[in-house]
Amino acid sequence: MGSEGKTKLQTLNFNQEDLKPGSNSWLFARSSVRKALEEDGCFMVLYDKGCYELEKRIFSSMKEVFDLPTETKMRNKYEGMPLKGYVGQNPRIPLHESMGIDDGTTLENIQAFAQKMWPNGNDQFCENLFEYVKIAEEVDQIVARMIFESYGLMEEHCENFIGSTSYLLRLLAHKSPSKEVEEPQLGFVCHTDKSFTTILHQNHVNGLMVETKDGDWIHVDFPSPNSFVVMAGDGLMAWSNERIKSPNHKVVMNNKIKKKNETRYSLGLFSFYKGILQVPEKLIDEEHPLKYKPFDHLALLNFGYSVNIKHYCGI
Ligand SMILES: O=C(O)CCC(=O)C(=O)O
Ligand SMILES: [Fe+2]
Repeated sequence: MGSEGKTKLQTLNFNQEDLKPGSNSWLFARSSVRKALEEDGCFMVLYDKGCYELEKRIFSSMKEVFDLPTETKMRNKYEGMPLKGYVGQNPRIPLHESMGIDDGTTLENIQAFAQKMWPNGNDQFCENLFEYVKIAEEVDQIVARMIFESYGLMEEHCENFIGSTSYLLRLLAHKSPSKEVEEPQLGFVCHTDKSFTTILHQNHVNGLMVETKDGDWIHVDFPSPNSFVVMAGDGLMAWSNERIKSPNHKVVMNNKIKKKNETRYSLGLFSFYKGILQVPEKLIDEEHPLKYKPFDHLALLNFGYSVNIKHYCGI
């Protein structure tokens, strides 16, 4: 802690038109990705692809779905996938609501979700969500390629990884505390993600806080509609043999600053490797002795937030 502690996430720019593998801007961004992940486990990325134009549509769709009656939202059931079911009306985190879409980067699964919410479907919702999720998936895959390359891993290794990735899309809403409440209120409990990486995006209402290695808490400000947070999950922490740590984070809603009753809508795209993840040989050396046994990444989801990945597959 202390005055010299970090107050901002590192911001990287993926907007250059020439961000093609092998170009100078790619190599520069690649080393920045590795550095930011090793230092903070998290960074902000600016990625232009259509987001300005999409922004209004995506968050009007988010409002539309969360404005549905609770019974309707509860039709999105857990079905064995812990991040999928509807969460809401929980007295411990009364401001929080969320629901997930398994394999949420496919139009088919987005449509199946919409069918549950609106029996006659909702084409506009599906179009907006699908357009958004493809952009987030692109960001995730650029990051994955950069991580693999920056550790000197062969392209086949990375392509195999990306080909076996499954994405869980989670839609979240955090209400603002009522006007009488002066103190900031917990929107979502402190945790680390179980994913390999998570891509987060939100509307203009801030609330995300990320803990640094020094124990400082950063209030994350998403500066523009084209900003995304990239966060390392426990899967990446174990796979990288702890070169990268998954940071603690939480959502805290505060009325004091804006005094407006605005809901914070956010979208989390969580990547999971469908299979056994193991630390690549290249990432094991004297300085970094093997810390994790090979593990079934998706099965990690069956453990609650209270279970540390070390208990699951730590050595
Ligand atoms: O709403 C957010 O920005 C963060 C949500 C989150 O941390 C999660 O769903 O794991
Ligand atoms: Fe999270």
